[in-house]
Amino acid sequence: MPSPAPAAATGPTGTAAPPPRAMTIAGSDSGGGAGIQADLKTFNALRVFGTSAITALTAQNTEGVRDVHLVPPEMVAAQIDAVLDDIGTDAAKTGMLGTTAIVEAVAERVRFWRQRLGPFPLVVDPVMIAKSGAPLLDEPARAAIREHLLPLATVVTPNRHEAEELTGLEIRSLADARRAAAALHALGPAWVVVKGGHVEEGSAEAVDVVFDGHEWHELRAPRIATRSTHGTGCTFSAAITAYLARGYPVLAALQAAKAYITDAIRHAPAIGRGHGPTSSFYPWEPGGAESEPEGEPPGGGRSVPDRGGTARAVGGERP
Ligand SMILES: Nc1ncnc2c1ncn2[C@@H]1O[C@H](COP(=O)(O)OP(=O)(O)O)[C@@H](O)[C@H]1O
Ligand SMILES: Cc1ncc(COP(=O)(O)O)c(N)n1
Repeated sequence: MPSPAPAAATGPTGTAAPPPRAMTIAGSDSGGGAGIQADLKTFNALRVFGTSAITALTAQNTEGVRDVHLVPPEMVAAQIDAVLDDIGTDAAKTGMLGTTAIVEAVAERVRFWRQRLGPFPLVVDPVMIAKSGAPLLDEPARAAIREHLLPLATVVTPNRHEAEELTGLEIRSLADARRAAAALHALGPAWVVVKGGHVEEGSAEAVDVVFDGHEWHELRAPRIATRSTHGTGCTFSAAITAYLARGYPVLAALQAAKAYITDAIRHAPAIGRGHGPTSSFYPWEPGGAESEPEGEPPGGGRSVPDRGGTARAVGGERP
């Protein structure tokens, strides 16, 4: 039998329809529960093709961070360029960035590639400290996130501590979280989500406060009593990014991501001696697809102009 003709030397090599694409710019967690690893697993579970630019290696497990090795900013930029030049992306997210130089390099490349490719959505998860207590962003880089990255963000997803650091406000209640969300919105992101994992921790629900500059929303879900919360913020922001890549309007992406993270926490596997990871793959477990809406996303899917269309939906770079 003649062997099949070799693939052409140029052009796409696959034959299946291209899936939505999402890129994560974040640190590696050797323990697999947070960072790049959590992001790529989440993209995969939500049927989005994931790409990555690694900002740092961490020697980490469920008990803590043992060591951090930062990637030179030029190498972070080179990874972003290599991916976006060839593969492109339908959405991107940032996680652990480490230093001012890396924050600045990422912001510069996002601005550059948005001009080339069109204004793809960017989710900024302003990671500062690991749950285990290790710093993942140095002190001066907090100002760089405020100055350079927040103005580019379609969605910013600080937890309680990060929202306090970025605004200087103390957050003890949902009312405080709302005040912080308004202050963060003034720094430039189109949408702000102040996550409630660490707000009113004794309450029956984990409530995230959402503000788009005009309207207030809340993402509510039962609070699950568990130690398996390593990487919840990474998984949540990756799910938002995946749903944005699939064309969901922002609020629908936030709601779908909240359902996903809640189920991922609920189905967490027993792994490690410390704060264990969540389950990114529960949609594939028997009966596990309950929070994964099937069919066309709300608003009509990838063709909706909302995906990259309006400044408010995509965010950042105000005139
Ligand atoms: N114990 C929990 N039960 C249910 N949802 C939770 C729990 N802890 C956190 N969440 C949710 O997980 C998401 C990530 O929040 P959070 O843990 O505050 O982020 P981070 O990992 O950045 O500290 C949010 O939607 C939050 O409400
Ligand atoms: C590489 C990397 N990125 C992000 C986090 C935050 O996750 P968590 O707050 O759950 O420790 C982490 N621990 N490691």
